[in-house]
Amino acid sequence: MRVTKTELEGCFILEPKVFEDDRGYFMESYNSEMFNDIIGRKVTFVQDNQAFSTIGVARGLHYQIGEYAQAKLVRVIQGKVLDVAVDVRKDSVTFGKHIAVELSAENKKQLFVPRGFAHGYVVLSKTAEFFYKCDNLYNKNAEGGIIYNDRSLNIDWILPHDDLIISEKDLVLPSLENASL
Ligand SMILES: Cc1cn([C@H]2C[C@H](O)[C@@H](COP(=O)(O)OP(=O)(O)O[C@H]3O[C@H](C)C(=O)[C@H](O)[C@H]3O)O2)c(=O)[nH]c1=O
Repeated sequence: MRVTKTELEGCFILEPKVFEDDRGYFMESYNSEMFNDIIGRKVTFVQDNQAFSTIGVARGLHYQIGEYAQAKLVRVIQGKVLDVAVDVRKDSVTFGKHIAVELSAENKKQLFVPRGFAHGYVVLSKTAEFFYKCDNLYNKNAEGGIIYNDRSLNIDWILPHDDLIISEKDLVLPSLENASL
């Protein structure tokens, strides 16, 4: 497993060891002992999510508030996305900063997004299957979000703005300044 620390405390890029042979490949996409060693604490994932999207779909930026906050281990099973994690931990020295990383079936990269981050992604391939583990259950009443084109975040979503496909719900999300964190 190759581990890359990012400039956002607790947010890591993981690249599992891939065993290739003439049949194809095998990898352990998640191993709790190895993962907890990397993160430096016990993380218990309780919910797996999977989403299919077509090119240009941008989901996010989402988080769950307070005790319902979710850490996420995200990866792409088919296609390619630009994945974005924004530090919205009020006491963080990198508050409002983000990282953006290309996750794809090809590069098999994973991103660990800690609790206290807003998360989103845009699909860069014709289609993409997005899979992620969460360490807290979904709670509709605890959903929070930040508008994808918040000027203070200045996220480059790669695709032209007019090519983005965004849900009605996400189009009315608040700016970071006005978000309930
Ligand atoms: C997230 C979630 C949603 N739902 C239901 C609620 C809606 O009826 C439907 C679609 O939900 P939504 O439009 O919020 O799905 P996304 O836009 O992909 O939301 C996700 O987008 C970004 C990228 C994230 O990181 C979050 O995990 C999550 O907010 O699934 C559930 O039943 N359970 C869940 O855990």
